[in-house]
Amino acid sequence: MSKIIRIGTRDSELALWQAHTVQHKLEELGYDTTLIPIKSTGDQVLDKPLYELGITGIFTKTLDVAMLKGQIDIAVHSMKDVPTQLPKGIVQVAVLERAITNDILVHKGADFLEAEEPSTIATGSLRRKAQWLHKYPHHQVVDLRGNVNTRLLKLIENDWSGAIFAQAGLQRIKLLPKDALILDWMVPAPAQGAMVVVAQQSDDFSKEALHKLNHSDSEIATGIEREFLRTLEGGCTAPIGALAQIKDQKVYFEGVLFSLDGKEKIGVEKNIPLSKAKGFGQACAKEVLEKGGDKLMEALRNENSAIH
Ligand SMILES: NCc1[nH]cc(CCC(=O)O)c1CC(=O)O
Repeated sequence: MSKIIRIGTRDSELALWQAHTVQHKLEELGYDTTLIPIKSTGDQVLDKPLYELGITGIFTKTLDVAMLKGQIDIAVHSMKDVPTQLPKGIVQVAVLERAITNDILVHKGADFLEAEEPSTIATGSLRRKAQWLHKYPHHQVVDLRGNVNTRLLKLIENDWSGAIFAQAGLQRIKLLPKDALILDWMVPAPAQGAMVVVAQQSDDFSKEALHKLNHSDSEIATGIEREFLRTLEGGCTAPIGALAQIKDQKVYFEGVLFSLDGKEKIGVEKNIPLSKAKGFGQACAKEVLEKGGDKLMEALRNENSAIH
């Protein structure tokens, strides 16, 4: 019996590139597929309130709803945008081999980094803002929202010195400027640079197809980072960075938690044999909580509820 796998995706250039990549891989394996781009705005009516289903991620919600309504079979996401708790009935099936994980600065001349005068950097990410201010306390960070293309345009239109992006995202849509500066000191978002494919728990056909796309080391590394995030109860907008790297049967982990102004930093750096990786993300998070991270998280939750 042949069945067409309907691949749901957001309709930004980056999301479409990612969905096409999954589509090609499935077609190479002999599966028939079709791409269903879905606008991530607009209200969708369900018989149950969204919070009852555990749907929270602003980027992933629309696709979750489409899947639960039976309009798509699988969905492709940037893994860092996916809440650590998936909605009921939806499961993670494949993590593709991860791309480069780091953040980069797109700038208009990097001399300002050495200068003592204040400069302005743009980012919509609290994690990037806190880490930037930690390193450059005399700079100012302004908010920047929108998809990658929109953010690059806004950088050109404004007199900011630079804006921060995930290198993987810019590379995928071939918009990475040659002179962009790699921020090797900045700890990336949990699962940055990784793509994940989800399906319905009950959909054995799609799950079997997707299992073949899973890259084990990438699944383990992103799993540790997301477990670290989940244990801190950080959600996708907290100033939390985490990176697990697997080399020679060992996992090297770095996790950080910052205050919003970047002044406070609580970090952990550890390694462990790959065979003992289970529970490692949680153990690292507990260490951060014990070092004062619990108080910092509480302060963040209070500040955040004041903002929203
Ligand atoms: N939050 C938006 C987002 N989600 C995934 C990526 C890039 C690709 C990736 O990190 O996997 C981006 C853009 C960015 O952070 O600059």
